[in-house]
Amino acid sequence: MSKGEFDLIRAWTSGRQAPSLLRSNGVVAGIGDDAAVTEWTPGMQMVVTCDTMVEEIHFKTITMRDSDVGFKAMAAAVSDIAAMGAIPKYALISISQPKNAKEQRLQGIYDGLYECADLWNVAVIGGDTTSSLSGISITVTVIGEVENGKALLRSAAQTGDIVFVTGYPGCSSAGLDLLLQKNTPAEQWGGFQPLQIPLVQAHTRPVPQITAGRLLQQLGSCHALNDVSDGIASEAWEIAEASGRGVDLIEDRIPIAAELQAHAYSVRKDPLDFVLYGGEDYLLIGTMPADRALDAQLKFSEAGLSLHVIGYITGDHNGVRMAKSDGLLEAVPKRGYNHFGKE
Ligand SMILES: Nc1ncnc2c1ncn2[C@@H]1O[C@H](COP(=O)(O)OP(=O)(O)O)[C@@H](O)[C@H]1O
Ligand SMILES: Cc1ncc(C[n+]2csc(CCOP(=O)(O)OP(=O)(O)O)c2C)c(N)n1
Ligand SMILES: [Mg+2]
Ligand SMILES: [Mg+2]
Ligand SMILES: [Mg+2]
Repeated sequence: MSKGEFDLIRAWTSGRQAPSLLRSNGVVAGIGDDAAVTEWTPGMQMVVTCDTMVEEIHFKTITMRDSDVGFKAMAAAVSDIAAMGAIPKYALISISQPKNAKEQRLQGIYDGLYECADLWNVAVIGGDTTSSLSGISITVTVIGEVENGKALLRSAAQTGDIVFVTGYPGCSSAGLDLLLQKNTPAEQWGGFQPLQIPLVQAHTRPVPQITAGRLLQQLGSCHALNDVSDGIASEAWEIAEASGRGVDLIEDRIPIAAELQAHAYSVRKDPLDFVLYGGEDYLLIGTMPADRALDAQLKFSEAGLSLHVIGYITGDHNGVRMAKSDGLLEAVPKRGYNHFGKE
């Protein structure tokens, strides 16, 4: 590595965002001082989150191009702000990279980070850079805001609520399956069938559900909300446990994308395995009173978004069950992506 730390940071970040974006977000001092300084909005509360992506765990050169890695690192962190019904405003990016990392890789990662940040009006205001023994690791911290007392918590589900999801879950992990099957560097992919491309895109370029999260917050009817990073089963369990209620999912109501159906058929798996235990969809799963669902669906469709009712909240138990097509009620195991478990 020929350049020093400060030259690198300057090369990755300088002049990357429009001064108007920084100004409209109230950035007083951004990258370059000991810490960033920003204005604050009266009547709003701060919402803060961070997520990390580690080479070989969250991405490999055969699954994602460098710009995809950056885009997804920002999208995954912003997704947790969406899951609170909040507006993302600022991001800080911490990078660890091996001493011999190719400069071009980090440039690509920053291209993706800024592409996503610009799409969602997030001002990048700082970060940290260190060396690592092996592999690249990226942590994105996002700071946002929400109207006082109006954050949407996963503990707020009520008996009699329906459970919804804001899109077609399971596609990201089916895309990962395809990319791992291909086993060639991501730069040289090509050759995916038309039905496979949306799955690969769901994995490499997830769309954070900020618009959906804000709409849900503004409707005033949404109770619990969570984003889907570890699979529907895991997120439903989190809502059930935090709310002290049961989640009953209805198999026939779970939206299965045609592309997912086709992939599951070709690998002889149940598409529900991808939906329940796959993860990295970054959709929103939440609850609202049953009699508010139709209005919410209308508002979503007016905004070009989708809201699928997939189950309901019950006071009868404390876990997650699935009403199968044949009428049987089955327990859904608390399984999903687990960094330290066997699954
Ligand atoms: N190392 C840590 N130290 C303190 N809090 C943590 C740590 N890791 C995760 N958390 C907190 O635990 C909660 C769950 O984390 P996580 O499962 O990563 O959330 P999500 O899936 O929404 O990204 C969050 O409130 C997060 O801030
Ligand atoms: C090469 C590779 N193998 C496996 C996966 C699958 N995977 C890695 S982490 C993860 C779960 C989501 O990540 P996590 O850090 O748990 O996100 P959080 O819940 O904190 O938002 C999944 C499904 C992947 N993306 N890439
Ligand atoms: Mg996390
Ligand atoms: Mg989350
Ligand atoms: Mg997360």
